[in-house]
Amino acid sequence: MCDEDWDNELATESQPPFAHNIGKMDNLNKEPNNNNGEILGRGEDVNEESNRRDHPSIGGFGARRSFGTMKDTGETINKRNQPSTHMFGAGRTFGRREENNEDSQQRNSGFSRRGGFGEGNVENDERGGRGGRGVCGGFGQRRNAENGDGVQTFGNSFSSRRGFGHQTGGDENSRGSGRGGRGRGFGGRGGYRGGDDDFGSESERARLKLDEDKEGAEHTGPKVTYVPPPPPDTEDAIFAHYQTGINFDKYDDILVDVSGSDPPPAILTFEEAALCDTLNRNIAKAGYSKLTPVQKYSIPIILAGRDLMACAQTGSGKTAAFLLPILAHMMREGVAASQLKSLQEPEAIIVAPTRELINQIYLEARKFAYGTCVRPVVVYGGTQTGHSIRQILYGCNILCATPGRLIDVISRQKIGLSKLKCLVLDEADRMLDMGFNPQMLKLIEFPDMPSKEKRQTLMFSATYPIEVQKFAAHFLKEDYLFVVVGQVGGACSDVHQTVLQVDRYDKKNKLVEILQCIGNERSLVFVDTKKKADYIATILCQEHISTTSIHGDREQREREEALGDFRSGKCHVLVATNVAARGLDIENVQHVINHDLPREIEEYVHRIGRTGRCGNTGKAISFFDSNFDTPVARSLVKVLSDANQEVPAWLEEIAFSSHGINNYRSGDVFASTDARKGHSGNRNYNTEQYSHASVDEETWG
Ligand SMILES: Nc1ncnc2c1ncn2[C@@H]1O[C@H](COP(=O)(O)OP(=O)(O)OP(=O)(O)O)[C@@H](O)[C@H]1O
Repeated sequence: MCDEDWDNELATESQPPFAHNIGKMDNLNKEPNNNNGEILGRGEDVNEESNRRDHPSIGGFGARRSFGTMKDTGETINKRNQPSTHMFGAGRTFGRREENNEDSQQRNSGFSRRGGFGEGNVENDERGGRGGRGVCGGFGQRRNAENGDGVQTFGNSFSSRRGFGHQTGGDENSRGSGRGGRGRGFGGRGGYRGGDDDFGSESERARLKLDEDKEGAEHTGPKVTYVPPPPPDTEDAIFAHYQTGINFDKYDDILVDVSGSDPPPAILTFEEAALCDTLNRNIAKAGYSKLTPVQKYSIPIILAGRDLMACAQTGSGKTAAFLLPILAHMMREGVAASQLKSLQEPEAIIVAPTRELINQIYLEARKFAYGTCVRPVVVYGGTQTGHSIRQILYGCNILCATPGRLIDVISRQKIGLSKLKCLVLDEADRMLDMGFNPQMLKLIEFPDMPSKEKRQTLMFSATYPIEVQKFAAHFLKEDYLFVVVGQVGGACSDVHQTVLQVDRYDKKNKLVEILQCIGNERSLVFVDTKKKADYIATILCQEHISTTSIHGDREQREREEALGDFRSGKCHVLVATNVAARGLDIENVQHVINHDLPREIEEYVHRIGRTGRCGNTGKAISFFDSNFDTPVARSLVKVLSDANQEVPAWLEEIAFSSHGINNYRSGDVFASTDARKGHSGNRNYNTEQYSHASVDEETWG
């Protein structure tokens, strides 16, 4: 399985020979930061004001000049005001755009007014996909940079893998097909010029810029230019949260197993963790009053400096279980406050498999670090490398990254590992499966990466196939602790699961029927391929169900807009591939529908875990086509029955027929506990033997 982050990050982010243009733009992009770089000792309670300064990404991306402003015209489709729904009709991409209304100006404040949409009428543009549908993400024809006039000139179309007529989002550069003048390369989107007078000498800035130029010139290939908008930085936005559900207290009834030698005792309350005042305040503002089981056990283990592999059901608070003790350590030991340096040396690195997930983790880190001098930074694929580098160079105590971008910034010597104390693998089984293990191995083999004996390594997931557990030994100290809340790989018991036998040709109608019946409740529909995601989204839009889609062939801007529209309720249906299966914490997702079942039962567990989170209830409906899904039948029966769900007789029959049994991947899903206890035998494990891999069509990142 190839990793999309890698595809995009390492193949498409390198810069073309005309990188001097990029340098010019980058020169506009310096961030303000008033921090003078002093060390603030024991990291306690720096006031809010300075915290904001230390977080340029919190609303702080420069002094907000706009370049290449787009004019408003009657023909404009203002994407900012449009949910990323799938549009129909002529398949025309609309060009010029001006965001005159307050809302859109607000959203763009301090950020690019995005030029460069051009006026490409895709009907006349060879780069369009198959004729006439004008469908969102339509049918996946790639735009080809070579065909675009204006594109080569400015070097900025870059394999936008989009069908035509897609009305969602839009890469300012790749979309602006014909009229280079408006999108005018990088200037067209400009607008990050920071008021950088406050810190960093002219020569230091010049040196950093030269660094970027040089690095750019050393890489060839198309370049990703998307710069994600900074997240809202009001206290309300930072601490926005949803309510725990009626079953939150029932978490306490779940059995917890801790294996490994000499584990510290669990804590029962936040007070017992003896966190500093700022952290306690942030925890309260986040609406946390009670620990979840994974937090009760993991926090003291991490505070004691032990390595940990933790397994707990989806939506049960694993993110805070590692973030809080990491921050507590930093506050106790003191961290270096943000300082402009071309090489930053974070104390903690968190990796996660998808861009949206790592961004979410970053927002959680930002929330808990609020009011401290700890500066979390996020970098991920599909965004401009220069932007990632700038985020880093203004200070980085906790780096949240997707694997590809992480390796990239380390290789570019923007991130040094010598001060690294803690490495976290979220969705650890995914991070260690065949798709990512080369990158993870590369990460731990960087010369300045502290050995596993010298760093703390933490792994979190809801699923841990036994093979993955064994592979994890490469990363963990021998005496690591393994915490299992409930059963390894178990589905969240707050999700009501239904499996329907549906032939592939009937799936479409059944889906429409169900969604029409559901009405406006927020629903996540999983399909097995990227093209199908767009196809199904189109069908649903035709049925007047407001739908958007997320998958690996969409540009990052589109992915983020789709997610934003789903979160905000502009679209109440999101059609997704496995790229949205893990980790995403979206309020009030009431239904998950598996239009296509995944090949691996772990992905099923993660997918349905997008609903029923944090003690809330949810529903999952899965279409089972016996021509395709028989291999997963037995695992499915096991997951259903372990979660006390009804198992249809027909499914049981299929599962225990010879076909079902033959395809059952025994032993790797339902480890009831620690692989060190001898489950599936005690075979020695090495990388060559390792074969657990995702086989879904979607690539990651
Ligand atoms: N102690 C707590 N009290 C209240 N809410 C909490 C608590 N811990 C976590 N939450 C909230 O519960 C939700 C789910 O948490 P989180 O995303 O960390 O779950 P997870 O276990 O990592 O899920 P997944 O396996 O899907 O990644 C989040 O909105 C989070 O803010």
